[in-house]
Amino acid sequence: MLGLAKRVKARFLLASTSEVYGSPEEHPQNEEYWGHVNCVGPRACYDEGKRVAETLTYSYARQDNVDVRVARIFNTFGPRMNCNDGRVVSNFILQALRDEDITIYGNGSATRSFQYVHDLVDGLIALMGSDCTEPVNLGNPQEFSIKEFADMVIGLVNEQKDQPSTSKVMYLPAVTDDPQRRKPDISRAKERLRWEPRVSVRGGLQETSGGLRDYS
Ligand SMILES: O=c1ccn([C@@H]2O[C@H](COP(=O)(O)OP(=O)(O)O[C@H]3OC[C@@H](O)[C@H](O)[C@H]3O)[C@@H](O)[C@H]2O)c(=O)[nH]1
Repeated sequence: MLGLAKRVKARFLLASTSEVYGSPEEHPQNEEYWGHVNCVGPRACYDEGKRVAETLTYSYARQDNVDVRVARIFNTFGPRMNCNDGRVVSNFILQALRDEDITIYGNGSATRSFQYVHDLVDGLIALMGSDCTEPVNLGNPQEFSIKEFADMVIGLVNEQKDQPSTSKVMYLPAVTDDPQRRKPDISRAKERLRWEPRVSVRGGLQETSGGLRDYS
């Protein structure tokens, strides 16, 4: 793709990820942070794959003047997301809708920041229209522990169901190398793109769980 962008002189967008920060030792994470990744761990293929994608992108930018934009995308959700993607948002909503146990990996103290898909799309459009060639975090800085998030999802689903959900929280073994904290510093996006998230996590979850009802 980078070779193609070079040939046709296209602006190139890399959809990178917060995973490039690995299990961060700095909090929140800004774009200057180099990350903390176990290169031989079970998550390494994804983390290192995305990191080398960034490396190649900036190599083409330096050597061949390819016009690049790099978005580091934090956990994103929204209507019509794949209900089987295994991520926490779809898992918890479906489990609550189906009265199944809510599966928390570890003790529920790990944190994540969730962004609604419309905000992400606005951010990507703003990035592509900007002169910002450095990596930019796109995420919602509102941070939840996974236990807090489980409680919020159960509460929201209960508002939508005829009968309250009977789901209980079940604690399963922690996932190896699961990052314990993750929250974007979005100063650069605010300053350079004039962008920040507008949809609350709660509002976005209401839209998403409405859509996932068809799969319950
Ligand atoms: O059923 C579940 C699913 C997940 N989790 C936990 O919830 C947290 C979030 O896990 P997710 O699988 O949703 O995803 P992550 O936040 O780790 O990464 C995600 O967001 C950033 C993107 O760049 C990645 O591509 C995406 O996988 C983790 O601590 C995970 O262990 C549960 O406790 N239970």
